[in-house]
Amino acid sequence: MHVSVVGSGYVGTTIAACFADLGHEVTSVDIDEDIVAAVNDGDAPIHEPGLDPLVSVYGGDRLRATTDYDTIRETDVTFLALPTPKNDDGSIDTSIMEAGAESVGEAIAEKDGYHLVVVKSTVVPGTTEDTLTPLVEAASGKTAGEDFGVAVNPEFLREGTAVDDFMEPDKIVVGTDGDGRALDLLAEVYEPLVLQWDVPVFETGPREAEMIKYANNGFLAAKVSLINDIGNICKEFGVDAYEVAEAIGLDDRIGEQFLRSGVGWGGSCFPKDTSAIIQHARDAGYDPRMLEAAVEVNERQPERLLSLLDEHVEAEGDRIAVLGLAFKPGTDDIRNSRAIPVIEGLRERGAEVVAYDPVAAGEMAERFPDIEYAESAAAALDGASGAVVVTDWDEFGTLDEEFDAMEEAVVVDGRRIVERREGITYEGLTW
Ligand SMILES: NC(=O)C1=CN([C@@H]2O[C@H](COP(=O)(O)OP(=O)(O)OC[C@H]3O[C@@H](n4cnc5c(N)ncnc54)[C@H](O)[C@@H]3O)[C@@H](O)[C@H]2O)C=CC1
Ligand SMILES: O=C(O)[C@H]1O[C@H](OP(=O)(O)OP(=O)(O)OC[C@H]2O[C@@H](n3ccc(=O)[nH]c3=O)[C@H](O)[C@@H]2O)[C@H](O)[C@@H](O)[C@@H]1O
Repeated sequence: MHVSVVGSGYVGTTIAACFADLGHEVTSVDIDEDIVAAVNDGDAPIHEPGLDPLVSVYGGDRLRATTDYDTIRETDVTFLALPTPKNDDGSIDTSIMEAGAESVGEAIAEKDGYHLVVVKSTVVPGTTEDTLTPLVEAASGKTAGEDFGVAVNPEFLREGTAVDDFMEPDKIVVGTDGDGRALDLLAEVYEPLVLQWDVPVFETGPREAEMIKYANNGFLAAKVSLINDIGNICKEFGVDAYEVAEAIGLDDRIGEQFLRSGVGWGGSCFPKDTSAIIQHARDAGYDPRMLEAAVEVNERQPERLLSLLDEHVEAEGDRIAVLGLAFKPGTDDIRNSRAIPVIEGLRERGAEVVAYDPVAAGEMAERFPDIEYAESAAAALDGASGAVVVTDWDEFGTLDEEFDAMEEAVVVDGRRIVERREGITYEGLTW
């Protein structure tokens, strides 16, 4: 099957490379010429474990990238994996999706035969039916459900484990208005996965599919905020929130995942998706109190981390090490990383900030060009009067004598990764 993927970012590149690996011919369309050149040269444009090997095998071969939308006419199905950022008021900004839908419409205007357009991006309920489908219709002069089909197929992969998550998903959600051709084409696209892993395919309507994505992310974000809330209580009473989490996680109704309390959730999706669905609900007249509280708890965690540092260190004029800049390990993505409010808070206190991350320092240097970036955790800790741990990179778990080179070995751990030991003044955020 010939598949096209519009947008070659975290999701687009991952799914394009994986589709190629599943045996499909793939055309990837992006407006960024550097990204297109990288993919054709066999280089993944983003840092994602397992992606480089796939792009190096298929890039420029079974996976071809281009800036030319017209190429999608030659394909059977087009996945839209374009960004859906937020507006200043927190609501979803669908303008890039709208532009993409129009371009796809123009491209298939001349096509004979059926084409399937699949909304992979995260969009609030109603977006596909009310906005995107009419735009494809207007630009193509064709009728949805007759000349072309539209499906909503949200993506649940996580950064850092994107390839594995995509290749072995818990579920595949397909939202259509019952168009059999759309369902058949998507079944063919995903057949290798479904057969290999016996993946449940959840068929539903387009709005339901859109909402499932927000419910999934909202639930997970709220789960982390709830364990953070519980963790903050634990800290007040000298209780170890990780022991509490381990025990409650044994209850199948709770489950052991997403119970790691600490400095909170960041990334490109939980923050923008909770915000978008909250705003969408408010616009409809409903005040989503639980999700609002999840966001509020999350916003407070970085300041709680810094308050713990304040208890031990006068940050003003002191060298303070920030360990970890990516929003989670395994990625160079710093979007909404908790490191951002932490660095801001340290600078407000007049600290001399020295930061280290194995892969994300370059990204953070664009945001904070005037702080120091160390080549290693050891170099960041050397001479520092305090250290805060923001990302749970494995390598931080092996740090030991590096702390002895600190001016004062004060460590505030926001991710439960550093080993507590004698000689270190150690504060866990929720333990
Ligand atoms: N990042 C993630 O882990 C996940 C993201 N999602 C959703 O997937 C969507 C895409 O997210 P990301 O891949 O993170 O975005 P991204 O920002 O990493 O990548 C978007 C790509 O689209 C390209 N682009 C922008 N405008 C374009 C246009 N008009 N035509 C063609 N290409 C264009 C950009 O150059 C960029 O390469 C969002 O809706 C997001 O919420 C869903 C699941 C996971
Ligand atoms: O829509 C999306 O983009 C994606 O958002 C999340 O994936 P992602 O943001 O890549 O990463 P997660 O592993 O979910 O972590 C998100 C944040 O929560 C934090 N987190 C996670 C788990 C936990 O127990 N504690 C915790 O603080 C992480 O450190 C990170 O900052 C979802 O897990 C994916 O299913 C979804 O597809």
